[in-house]
Amino acid sequence: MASLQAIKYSRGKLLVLDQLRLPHEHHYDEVSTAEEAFDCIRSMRVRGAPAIAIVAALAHAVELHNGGCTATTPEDTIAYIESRLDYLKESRPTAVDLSNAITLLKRAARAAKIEGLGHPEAKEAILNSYIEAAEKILAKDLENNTSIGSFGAAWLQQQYNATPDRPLSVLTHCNTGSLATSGHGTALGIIRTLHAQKLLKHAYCTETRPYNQGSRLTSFELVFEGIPATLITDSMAAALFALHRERMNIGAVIVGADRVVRNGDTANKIGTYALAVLARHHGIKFVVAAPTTSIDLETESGEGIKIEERKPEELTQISGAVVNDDGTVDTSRAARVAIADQRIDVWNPAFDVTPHALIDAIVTERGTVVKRADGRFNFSQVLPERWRW
Ligand SMILES: CSC[C@H]1O[C@H](OP(=O)(O)O)[C@H](O)[C@@H]1O
Repeated sequence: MASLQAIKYSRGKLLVLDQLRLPHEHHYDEVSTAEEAFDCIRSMRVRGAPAIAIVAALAHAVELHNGGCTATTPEDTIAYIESRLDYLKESRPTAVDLSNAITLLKRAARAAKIEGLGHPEAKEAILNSYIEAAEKILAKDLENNTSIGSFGAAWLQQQYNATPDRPLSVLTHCNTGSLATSGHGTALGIIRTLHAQKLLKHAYCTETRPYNQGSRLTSFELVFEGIPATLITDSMAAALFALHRERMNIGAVIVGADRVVRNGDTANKIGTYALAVLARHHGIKFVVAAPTTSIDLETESGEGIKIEERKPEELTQISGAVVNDDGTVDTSRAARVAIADQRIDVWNPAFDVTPHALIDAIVTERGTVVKRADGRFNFSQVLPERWRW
């Protein structure tokens, strides 16, 4: 049964949809330890900045709930939790949601109400404080996404005076929907909300080479939701804007974010920067959708963002369901094929950085941020001092 739920959780059990098998196969992996979570994230069976943070947080919660911590003293219990979180932080370095969640979870473990360090219930109090904080991350993410959807749709409606009689078309990159979050999505969440409000004419999604989050995941989500959509290759965006901007009323490129830094520079899936340049050239708004968990105020500009590089095989090989001679797809059979000379050198950065100058708006769950007169973003309205990580 097809599902858009990337993560299924109940206390003591975590199931994660294996996105490497999508869209043809729906298989959930049980993830119960930090090691299993690390591999699930590193291999991109689960991906998407918020989903990565949620799986890491909850896998360790399951581990703790099921007796994985053998420490006895409060100090050793906290040390164990912190060591596992530091290990998980290394699974993927660019998206900041994971490190922000780890900061929050460490704080929760240390803030456990301990009557006395020698109190027999001290360890239990620490474990419960961690588990409750991890569960809140899951619950808050869905709330964030529906709020981002509302703010983003309202901003675009206002920018273009969009109505059901004059709806907007938008283009999105990568996958930022239910398969990258706990549900609804960020950039794709805005598209869902525009569609629900009858303000969406058409959605275009890019293939998003080399991992194909767009063709494998976003296409699946858009078809699943019955949203009018067209898949294009990354290289077709320029021609789409040049030839169909007016006719399709393409008003915005809406993308997600892995890390928005203090000046608004944004790291996102490779190919995002090119779309920002094209959008600016064609007078199309470029909108980043990101929960405040994806904002990193410690880093001043995009130059400070570590860009993950991944293995060559993700570009020189591809997997999919077998297509029979009659053209039907046999979803029970998968195959992996080489699509390049395996001896060629490959450069495979998973992300690029879009300068804030090319970004028209950054939509968060606490409101839409636009640049001030000095051309800089200021996030204090959505991330006041007291809410900083
Ligand atoms: C709301 S997902 C944000 C972000 O994460 C994706 O990267 P990946 O698929 O490599 O985890 C993509 O960059 C999305 O825009």
